[in-house]
Amino acid sequence: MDATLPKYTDALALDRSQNDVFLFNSNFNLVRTNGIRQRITVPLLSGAFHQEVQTVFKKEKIQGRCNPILVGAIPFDMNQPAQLVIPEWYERAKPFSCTFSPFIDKDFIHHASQHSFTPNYVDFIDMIEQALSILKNSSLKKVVLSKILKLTLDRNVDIPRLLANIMAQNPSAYHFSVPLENSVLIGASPELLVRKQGNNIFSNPLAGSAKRFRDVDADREAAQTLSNSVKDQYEHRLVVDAIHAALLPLVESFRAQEKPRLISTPTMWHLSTDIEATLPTINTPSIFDLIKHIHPTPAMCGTPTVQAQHRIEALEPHQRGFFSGLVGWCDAEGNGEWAIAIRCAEVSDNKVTLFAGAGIVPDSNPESEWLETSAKMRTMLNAFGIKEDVI
Ligand SMILES: C=C(O[C@@H]1C=C(C(=O)O)C=C[C@H]1O)C(=O)O
Repeated sequence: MDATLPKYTDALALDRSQNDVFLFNSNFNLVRTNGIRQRITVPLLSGAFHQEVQTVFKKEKIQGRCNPILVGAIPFDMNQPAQLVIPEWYERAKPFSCTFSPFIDKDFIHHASQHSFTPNYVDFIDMIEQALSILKNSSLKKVVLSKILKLTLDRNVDIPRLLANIMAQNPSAYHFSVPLENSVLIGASPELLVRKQGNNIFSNPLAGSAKRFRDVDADREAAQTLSNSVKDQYEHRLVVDAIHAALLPLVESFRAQEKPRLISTPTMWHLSTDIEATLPTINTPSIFDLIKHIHPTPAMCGTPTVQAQHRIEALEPHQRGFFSGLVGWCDAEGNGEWAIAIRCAEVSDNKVTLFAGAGIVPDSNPESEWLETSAKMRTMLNAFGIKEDVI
């Protein structure tokens, strides 16, 4: 076992008897919390949400907490209940800086005794073919479709150790571990929906992907092909344009790179755009107002949004729940950071569910989308130490 492992396991092991430890670690912030003082489960799109948030923050302030925070997860469908809490205890600190290490915990290797995809391969291909026919015959431009993988592991998962491996393998990701009702949502997302610091906001949408290779030349070629791919550039453009359109009524200024840049995770290449915007100083929208305007972007849903949402409901055989929703935190001053819940797993004892989606546009190929979604699951499979040939 590597010497850095205990440092990372400490990130979560505040008190192992508690199963409500929350962690969010980015390149900018580390937020850890423990315990639950109050819960907010009102859906974001409910008319009561804003009032509920104001009420809990006010209550906290009356009890002497000058800048309380709210942490948790928001589902893909913002009409569904959120899982937000005002914690008993919290710490905001400098981020944990992690150094890349492929697998730091040799004793952590898990074996999957059972696994099943929903939809399975045949149904997935059929789902994408149906989407391609809809794209041809309607005004839908893009729809993001996903699959889930359910695993039964040979033993219960030690969450702090899993997190330690996630951090070591994906040093520059948004690391998170969020307690849900009967499980933990844990992962290493590469994608930021929004960070708000005072009047400045940042977003970093990704769309357009290619699997990485161990062989350096093959890896470089995959990156080059992605960069030159008209299909992927189009898929990406739809996301940036949608965020621009959604933010325009709320912001004073908006800046986005003209062309996307290539970024890599240890398993994937992506097209990425950095977006910065400035909010007005009077009637400044809250971070939840921003989320309600931007989420779900066409990176998780499609274009036009509502049409894509309906297609996802009709075509996907599974419920997404918190997958492709948001994880993060915000404070009573309106600052906060929310990453997209991808490259993650829901873990309950030895039961694990993984999720991966891919943007479908008219030039998509069903087989390639199956391979791309499988490659995206590698982030979490690697964190469990599950070998290449298992799935
Ligand atoms: C939906 C996922 O990834 C999203 C879809 C991408 C794409 O279609 O190219 C790329 C990055 C993410 O925005 C996922 O990882 O599950």
